[in-house]
Amino acid sequence: MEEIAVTSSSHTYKIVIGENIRFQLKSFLPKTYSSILIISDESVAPLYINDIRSNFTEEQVFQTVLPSGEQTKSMDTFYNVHTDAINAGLDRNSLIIALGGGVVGDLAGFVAATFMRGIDYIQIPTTILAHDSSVGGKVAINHKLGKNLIGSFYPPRAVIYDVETLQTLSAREIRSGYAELVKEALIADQEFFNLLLKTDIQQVTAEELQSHLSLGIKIKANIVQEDEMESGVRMYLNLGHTLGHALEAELGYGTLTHGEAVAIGLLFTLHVSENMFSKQIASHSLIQWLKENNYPFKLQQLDEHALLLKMKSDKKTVNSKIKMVLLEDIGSPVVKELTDQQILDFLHSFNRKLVTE
Ligand SMILES: NC(=O)c1ccc[n+]([C@@H]2O[C@H](COP(=O)([O-])OP(=O)(O)OC[C@H]3O[C@@H](n4cnc5c(N)ncnc54)[C@H](O)[C@@H]3O)[C@@H](O)[C@H]2O)c1
Ligand SMILES: O=C(O)C(=O)C[C@@H](O)[C@H](O)[C@H](O)COP(=O)(O)O
Ligand SMILES: [Zn+2]
Repeated sequence: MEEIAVTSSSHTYKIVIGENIRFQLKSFLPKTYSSILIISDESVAPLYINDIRSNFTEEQVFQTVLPSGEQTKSMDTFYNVHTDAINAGLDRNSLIIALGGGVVGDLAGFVAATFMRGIDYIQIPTTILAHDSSVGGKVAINHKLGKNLIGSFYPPRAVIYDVETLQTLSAREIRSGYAELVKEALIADQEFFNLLLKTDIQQVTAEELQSHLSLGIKIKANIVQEDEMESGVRMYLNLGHTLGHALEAELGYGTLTHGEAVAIGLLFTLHVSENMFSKQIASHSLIQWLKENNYPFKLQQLDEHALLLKMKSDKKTVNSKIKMVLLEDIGSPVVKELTDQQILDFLHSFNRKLVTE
């Protein structure tokens, strides 16, 4: 079992990574609670919700099980979960437990941030991707016009990552989660990037996976501790997301998984960076790896102007000027403002490059 502490502006919380720790939840909670609401989804609940409930024999425990998938991060679901919390009689001393991937984590965290102006919640991530979403306190729902446009910074009281739950993930979700690990490696750690590029992610052992997750989480935790509210270095965690989020919104939420969209966004970032800084960084090796691991990476027939418009709803945009996180090299991210024409030109040349791959 490994523990990593993260200090936020309101409190310090632990990320605990290990096998079977979903059965020891009480030992990781900061206090006792008057009641508990577990929020999960239709794929995760049948697998793990009873394990979570078995930790609480004395408390009143309620549960809300949501449809699986990105469309659940909506205003309607957010409102309905608040209704469930009110009907269950939750009070300011209640706890919300987010049991699931990033969708459940982001939504449940935002409910916790807003219910009675904020109550405690913990994250129990069950996807590889959620090593990222469960840490750092970004909680949100989507708007049709853009990803995560309605949300808050609201750190959890604990993150309990039982890696045993990852054994039931599909090949697609393994792929999706590894995209954010590649992102963290590109931001901060050449050696980690090299290691990932040697990895066949569908054959990874439990030990290797846990070690990759631990490396990724440490990169994320260090950044969010330094810049919780994203006024500086936290923007680096958005590598690949300016295009990634635009693709998710433009194609319709859930068409690509978040990680699939980020993977394309990372390739685009490398394409722009290599052109702007006139050097090879890693686009060739990344494209090979994405192919070997069956990532979808063609932009299809997407309208470049429509993508540009969606890219403008990125939270890094100020005065309608798009800012992208680029790489001067692996481990050396920078934030650069690009003109609309530059974005259109890069989208066009990127599209042409992908067609020949
Ligand atoms: N807050 C942040 O900092 C942050 C960071 C990264 C991503 N995100 C958000 O996270 C979301 C994506 O998260 P995700 O990829 O975990 O998606 P997800 O929550 O939709 O989970 C993916 C799929 O796997 C299923 N699933 C989850 N755990 C499972 C398990 N153990 N076994 C079998 N099936 C399981 C889910 O039901 C779902 O169908 C996006 O909305 C993204 O914007 C947020
Ligand atoms: O934690 C962060 O900061 C990130 O940017 C992590 C991203 O992987 C994540 O997808 C996040 O939700 C994106 O944030 P947003 O502010 O662009 O919505
Ligand atoms: Zn992301």
